[in-house]
Amino acid sequence: MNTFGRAFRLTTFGESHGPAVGAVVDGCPAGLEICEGDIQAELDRRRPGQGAVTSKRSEPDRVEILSGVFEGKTTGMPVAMLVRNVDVDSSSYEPIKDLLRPGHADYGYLAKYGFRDYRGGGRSSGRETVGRVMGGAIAKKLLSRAGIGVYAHTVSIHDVKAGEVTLEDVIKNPYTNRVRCADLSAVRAMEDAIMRAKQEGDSVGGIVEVIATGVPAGLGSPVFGKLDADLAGALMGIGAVKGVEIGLGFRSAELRGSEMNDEFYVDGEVKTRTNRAGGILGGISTGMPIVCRVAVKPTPSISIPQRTINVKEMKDAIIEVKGRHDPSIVPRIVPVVEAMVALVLADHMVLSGKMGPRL
Ligand SMILES: Cc1cc2nc3c(=O)[nH]c(=O)nc-3n(C[C@H](O)[C@H](O)[C@H](O)COP(=O)(O)O)c2cc1C
Ligand SMILES: C=C(O[C@@H]1CC(C(=O)O)=C[C@@H](OP(=O)(O)O)[C@H]1O)C(=O)O
Repeated sequence: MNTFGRAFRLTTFGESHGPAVGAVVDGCPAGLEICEGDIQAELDRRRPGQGAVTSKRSEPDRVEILSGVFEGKTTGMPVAMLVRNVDVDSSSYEPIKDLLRPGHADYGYLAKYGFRDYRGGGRSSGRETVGRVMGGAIAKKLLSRAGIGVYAHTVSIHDVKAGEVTLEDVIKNPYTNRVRCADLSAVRAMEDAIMRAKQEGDSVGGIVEVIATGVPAGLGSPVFGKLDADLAGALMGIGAVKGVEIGLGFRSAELRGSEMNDEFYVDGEVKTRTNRAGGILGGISTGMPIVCRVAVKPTPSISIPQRTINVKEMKDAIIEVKGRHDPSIVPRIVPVVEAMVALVLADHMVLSGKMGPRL
């Protein structure tokens, strides 16, 4: 499946080592002011080649809007966006084209399709997230019209944990450092953890949290199409995400009901005194901030020798993955996590009729 969403739909296309990657957004209401600069700002947060903690591949990721925008506003027609790949180098993939990279998508693709684009992982490359971020940029702009904001930040990298941060810290600080951590005192230790792994030819993972503010109560469905189920699917659908929790998530299993339930009160509107549920009950938003966390695994492509197989000769082999890889996917994934949450919320806003065919 290359299409996501039911009412606000995103289709992405393109391979990491092909000529371009792109996206088509269908179902965006007409009249939304949007320009290439809005999309570029989000792409600039995602692109590789920004310092030692990310892949050295140097992509400017310049967006061209091809359709669906006229005189600075969406027309209600499909918005097609293109980014050309300019720093493609497949040389490090040639020697391993018949070897399966442990932890990457190589074997799954081969088992399903019978052959695969071995150059940079093709569609399984993290580069595919360019399309998600372009779609997410439009979703974010649409949501801002309804007073909804989406903010992600790094909670931990490997064994280095950020301290407690406030929502204001997250809104203010997430992009002032390369690891995108709102606890600025933890940034150096997080970068060091990534650099230590990189120097040893290894990689590290971590946890990213995303918060959506201003989401009205009543988004989502009670049985199928639950908002929490859609968010979990969207976040789990990002490469390298191995766990998703909403509110206290897995930590809720250790609590009693009295420790988990959020008590209600009235403050002009219905609110809860705590937000352990993460802003969703019964599949429907409560009006409290929506809070999700994702567990990001360590980057699979590492240069430490590993045992694998040569699928052409069907015999054992040793692989050392060279090339330009992220020593940690965590700093790269923060804008992608925001994009996926924005896409789900925009989809539900349009689905629920809170946003019509025109603004
Ligand atoms: C933004 C982003 C950047 C990534 N960078 C790399 C990378 O440099 N090298 C790598 O091996 N995997 C990288 N990945 C992870 C792989 O794409 C992913 O692990 C692979 O597709 C297998 O999917 P799975 O881990 O979800 O099973 C990245 C993922 C994302 C989302
Ligand atoms: C190019 C990007 O990230 C890439 C994600 C990736 C992977 O295997 O997922 C492998 C590396 O690239 P290549 O395909 O050239 O080996 C990363 O640089 C990007 O995010 O724009």
